[in-house]
Parts: sequence; structure tokens; C-alpha cells
Amino acid sequence: MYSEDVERAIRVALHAHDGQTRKGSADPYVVHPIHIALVLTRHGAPDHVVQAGLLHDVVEDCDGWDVERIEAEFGAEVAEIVAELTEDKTRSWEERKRAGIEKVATMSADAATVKAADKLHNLSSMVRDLARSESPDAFWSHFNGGRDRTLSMARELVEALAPRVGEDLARSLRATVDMLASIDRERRA
Ligand SMILES: Nc1nc2c(ncn2[C@@H]2O[C@H](COP(=O)(O)OP(=O)(O)O)[C@@H](OP(=O)(O)OP(=O)(O)O)[C@H]2O)c(=O)[nH]1
Repeated sequence: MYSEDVERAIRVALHAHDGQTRKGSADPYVVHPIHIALVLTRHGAPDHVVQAGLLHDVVEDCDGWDVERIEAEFGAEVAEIVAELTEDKTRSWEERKRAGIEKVATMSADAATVKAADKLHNLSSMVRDLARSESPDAFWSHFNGGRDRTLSMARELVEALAPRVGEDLARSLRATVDMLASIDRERRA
């Protein structure tokens, strides 16, 4: 079904992330929020959750965007979800990721669903990028936590998210983190 608000959020994501690329490949960054929107739509999420998925990184990563602007342009429901998912970039990697895991138990169900779609796309693109990379070390060097911490934090986050989301999403998250660990072992063998 056509939604003018979702289309507006796609347009904002395209403009706000213009010029940014992903870490593990040369893909434009906006591939990530668009893929999240597809996962959310496939799981039957309502429009305001899809909009939050499209906009979830703009406050953290894009000049000129804050939660107040999201609220003014997309409403309080969308802004609240984006606020719940925005990390405090002044803290260390370890602190940000740990806080993110701890927050999952008490965040809204909508925010947990967006976080699960976010993690599912990040893990899936890591599986693809690690499989294609020249060496596992070159791949892991893009990630601030390095291999061991990134993998163990990913597992903890997936286990925190699993009871908060539908069975399908939980199963996909667990299968994808397992696949990432197993491709890493194969590539290093
Ligand atoms: N997997 C992956 N991530 C990329 C890529 N490009 C950018 N990112 C972003 O970078 C973060 C992971 O990189 P890290 O080095 O571990 O963390 P940091 O940027 O927050 O310091 C992810 O956010 P995050 O908040 O850590 O998300 P998550 O922990 O919920 O997955 C993700 O959205 C990419 O090609 N692959």
C-alpha cells in the first residue's frame, strides 16, 4: 500500500546519508536503512515503525538532524523510536554497545523490532562482506571493536533481542550470527 509518509522518510534518508558509504563495502550507506524498511515491511510493521527504521541513523550520523526535527517532520511516535535507538557517540565503543544491549529489555516493542531489523541487516552484510574480503583481518579492521569483541557483543545483542521480537526475526538473527562466526572460522583455517 502506498504511504506518502514512508516515501518522505525514504527521501530524507537518501539526502541525509548522501556521500556516506558502508564500512565493509563501497555500498552507499542508504542501502542499510532501505533494507531495514524492507525487513520491517515483510514482518508486517506499521508505517510509523518503517519510517523510524528508515530514519534510525540520521540523528547519530547526519548533520542537521536531531530528535526535535524528526518529531516536527514525522511526529512523536517516530521520533520516540529514533531517540530510543540513538547511541551517545561521546562514549567508548564498549560502553555504547553494552548500553545498547542493556536497553533492549526495557525499550518499546517497536524500538526492539527496529533494532532487530537493524542488527539482522548488519549481520547479513557482514556475512557477505567477510566471505568476499581479501583477508579476515582486513575485514575486521573496519570495526572499532575488532573481531572478538564484535562477535561476542553481537551474540549478546541477539540473545537480548530474541525474546522481544517475533519468532521469525529471532530465528533469523541467531542463524545469521552463527553463520558469521562459522565463516570467520573457515576463512581463518
Ligand atoms: N555490520 C556493518 N555495520 C556497518 C557497516 N557500515 C557501517 N556500519 C555501522 O557501523 C556499526 C558497526 O561498526 P562498529 O565499528 O562496531 O561500531 P561504531 O561504528 O558504532 O563504533 C553498526 O552500527 P551499530 O550501532 O553497531 O549497529 P549494531 O551493533 O546494532 O549492528 C553499523 O550500522 C557495514 O558495512 N557493516
